[in-house]
Amino acid sequence: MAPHLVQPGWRFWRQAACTLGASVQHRTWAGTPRIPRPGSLWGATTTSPRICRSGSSTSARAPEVTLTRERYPVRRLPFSVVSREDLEAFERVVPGRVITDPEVLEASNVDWLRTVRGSSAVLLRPRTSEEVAHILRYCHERNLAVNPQGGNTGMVGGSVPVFDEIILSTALMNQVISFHDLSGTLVCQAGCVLEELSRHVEERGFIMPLDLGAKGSCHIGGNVATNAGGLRFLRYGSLHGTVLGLEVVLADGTVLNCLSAPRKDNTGYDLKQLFIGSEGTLGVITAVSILCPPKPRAVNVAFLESPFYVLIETSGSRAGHDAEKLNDFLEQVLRSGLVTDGTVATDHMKVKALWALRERISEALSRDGYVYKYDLSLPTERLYDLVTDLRVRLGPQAKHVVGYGHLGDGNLHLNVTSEAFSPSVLDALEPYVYEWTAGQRGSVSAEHGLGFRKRGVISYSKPPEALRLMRQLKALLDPKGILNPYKTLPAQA
Ligand SMILES: O=C(O)CC[C@@H](O)C(=O)O
Ligand SMILES: [Zn+2]
Repeated sequence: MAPHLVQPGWRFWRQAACTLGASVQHRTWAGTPRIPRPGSLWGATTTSPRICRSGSSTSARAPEVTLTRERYPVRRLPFSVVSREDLEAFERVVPGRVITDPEVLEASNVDWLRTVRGSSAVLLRPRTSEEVAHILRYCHERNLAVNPQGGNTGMVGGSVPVFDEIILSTALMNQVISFHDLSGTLVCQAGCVLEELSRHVEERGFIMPLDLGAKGSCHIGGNVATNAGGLRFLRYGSLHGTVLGLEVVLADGTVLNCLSAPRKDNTGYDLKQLFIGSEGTLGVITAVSILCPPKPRAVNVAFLESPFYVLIETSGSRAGHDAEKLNDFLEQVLRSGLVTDGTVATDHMKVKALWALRERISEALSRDGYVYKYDLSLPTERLYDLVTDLRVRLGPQAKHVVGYGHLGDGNLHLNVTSEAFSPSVLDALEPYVYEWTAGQRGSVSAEHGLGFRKRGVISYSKPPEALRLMRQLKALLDPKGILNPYKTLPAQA
């Protein structure tokens, strides 16, 4: 039964918390959001979604994913093709960790959304940055293209090959190097899974500065390489602020060790920033030093209802004080009529259950068939206009047009679903969505990066001068273009 508020008061809201899950699944988010408060905003689909785990999916019943080179107009660049001698050379560098088994490779060639598919014939699993350096030095000399891969949970086809690039997996680079329990500085290898790092630092009284729905699979190196935003962005800021140092292996095998970074370091250009968000096109991140905030002693999650659903998390150090402030806010929004119903949770399991509903929207939508995904920064007051506009524009062509995201960050996740990929739905969406966003001076990729699928739209958000400088940087750091080719920057004519 859905919780109903007959009178304001957070005690009542707390009691209602456990009934919430059932109450949200059959509502549609519609109208303009009216609560410009910190937190994450989301809309439920009109169907009851079944949930699967994130990460690579290789369901036996799932239809074959079309090869990227067949679906998209993309030409293979003149890289060498992996030979028997190359495999033997790799075997000497990472013995027993050169994978050529087609079944194992299948999961690494396809993105978890099952929208793009490469045809790599080899996957390498180094354990150390020295091994990565050896591999890259060799590939650089041989002109072999390399696709760095973390947890393969990206949204824009950046983590899988387009053609036959060698997949360089960070899966075995999963060691915590150190944790300083006074400063909260964590140093770890790039392949550590975010959820495991969270557990590690929480046991020591800290939390990771980022949290994502894909935390059970994504690697910290991939998070940094894509400058992942996620659910704590509003509170703790971007990885450009929380990453203190990086170790990166450059395309020619040079190891750039900028890992041991003190909190303040103003010596020259801040090189690590170049690699944060570069999607593996400028270097392979092999280790990360990151600042973890102290674990908050009091966490409250409020979930307010209809016609929009808003999840607000507060975290602080004094439970009584925080509850009082939240209660004041809730009374105010109820009195003003902005909010009609809701619930508050403080219990850890209930907090987790509420967040799980928000975190799993993406996976739930993928059950519809094909999902056209847009990750837009827009002025908060216009955040939902595009959703209502597209419902009219697409009509019955779309199964669902859903808007959710991170309201406090001005970040809309616009997801349009159809039974299967349809060029006519795509034509109705693009370039319309990008032009609309550029018209608002927004960003066509707020937090997911450009990868393969969005690289052609960078110009909607960046001027030609910026793009030229990016190309120059790429040429400087990776003159042969072997690192994650066909990603981030548009193809050159
Ligand atoms: O699937 C999406 O479009 C968004 C995924 C993720 O960034 C989220 O906020 O849930
Ligand atoms: Zn998001």
